[in-house]
Amino acid sequence: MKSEKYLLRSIALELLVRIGEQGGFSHLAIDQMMKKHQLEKRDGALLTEIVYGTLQRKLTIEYFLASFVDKKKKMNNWVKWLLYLSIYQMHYLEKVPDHAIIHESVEIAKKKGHKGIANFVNGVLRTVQREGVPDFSEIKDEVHRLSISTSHPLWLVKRWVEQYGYPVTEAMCQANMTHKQMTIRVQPLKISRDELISNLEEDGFQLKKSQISDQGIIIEKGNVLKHQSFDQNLFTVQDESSMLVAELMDLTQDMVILDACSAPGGKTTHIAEKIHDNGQVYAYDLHEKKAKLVEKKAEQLGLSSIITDQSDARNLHEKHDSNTFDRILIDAPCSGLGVLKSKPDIRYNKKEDDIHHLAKIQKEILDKVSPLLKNGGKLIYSTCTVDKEENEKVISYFLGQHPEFQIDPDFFNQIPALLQNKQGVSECGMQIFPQDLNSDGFFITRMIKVEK
Ligand SMILES: C[S@@+](CC[C@H](N)C(=O)[O-])C[C@H]1O[C@@H](n2cnc3c(N)ncnc32)[C@H](O)[C@@H]1O
Repeated sequence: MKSEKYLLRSIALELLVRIGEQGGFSHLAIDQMMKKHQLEKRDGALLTEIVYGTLQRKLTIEYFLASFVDKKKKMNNWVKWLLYLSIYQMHYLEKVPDHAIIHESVEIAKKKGHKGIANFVNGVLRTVQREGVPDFSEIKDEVHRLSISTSHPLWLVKRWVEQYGYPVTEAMCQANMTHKQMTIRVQPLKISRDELISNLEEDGFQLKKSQISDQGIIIEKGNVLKHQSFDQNLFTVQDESSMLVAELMDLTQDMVILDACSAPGGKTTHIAEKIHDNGQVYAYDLHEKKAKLVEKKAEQLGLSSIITDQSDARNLHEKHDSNTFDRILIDAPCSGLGVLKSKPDIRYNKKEDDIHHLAKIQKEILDKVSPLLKNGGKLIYSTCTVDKEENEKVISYFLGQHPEFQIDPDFFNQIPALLQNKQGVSECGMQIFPQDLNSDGFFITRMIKVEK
């Protein structure tokens, strides 16, 4: 009879092969698999750990494996992933003894393949067990070593070192290998932060107030998604860096605001909360389905100032006149290199060409949307990526093309104290690195339109 752990590893393998081919690591995919196979909660935690950890450390494990398997050896994709997930558990997880991992991996290989594959898997894993994995000090070049030891592609590490220098890059790569803290944003029109904190504390949660947003709460212990306040939509889950965007929009009630790339609506709803639901927030997204997500989120949080529709941001001049909005947010489509803690597979799927392509779209969106801002109005540009081509260079380009805009000098005074002296602050705005707050990497800037 097969053990529960055998089933768990088979499911982990199925997920890894799928994510390896198609990308898109998500807790949702793991939850669906858990439901399908009726797994218990503690098995779900181990499943997540194996899938997430193996993906996160893929390049490191590939490097380990290269010492034990001839480069020319042809392997089925699933055999490769089976070896990766086994080595991940043997090297990084202490809970399960090596012999049990090897035994079950060999069983899976037998069932999915044949005896020859099972013998091969057995041979490789027993050698790993006997000899241990190679040391990173064998890699002489420090950039290459950082790439392998923290499982980031070499092109990306080289690019970051060129842009930000080695120490910042090293801290960023290390930070990307840590677990992200969970943060939530209170819906202040329904409950105050203090009241929600005291309710949660009474139920055994450990929490801290965010210093980034007065609506933010850092969850140190406990699963808030299982708490009744989540079902009551008293809060929404949001990263602290992401919360900072609306915080830095200099919002007041009765404003007319455009959120040009809004789905799934984290920032749109935050904006509506900050203006006390008094005013109008026009929220668009390129994809109809995604625009509907914003509508749903607004409904859940009980916010009526949000008007959603589908549109390419570059065509919004067909729907709105020039000089219409007090504030415009462009939370641009980007390479997502700031969110590697929660989406470990992004780093392997993104290419440098994607960055060039995205920077072109970001510039087009800024060019086309900016005339819709009123004189004296403020234009906020943000991305969840760490790359100068999509951030500082996009802004320099835009300011060069649009002399009627300048960086809002007040922006820098409003940056929270925690981030004031960080390396990412430049004349173009603020790059938050993932190591700065234990949050996502983000770029945020604010420009003001002055009459010329
Ligand atoms: C970074 S996400 C926005 C996240 C959102 N602001 C939030 O806080 O939940 C970028 C969004 O831009 C949308 N998008 C991509 N290209 C677009 C375009 N040309 N016009 C409008 N939206 C676009 C994507 O579908 C995606 O939902």
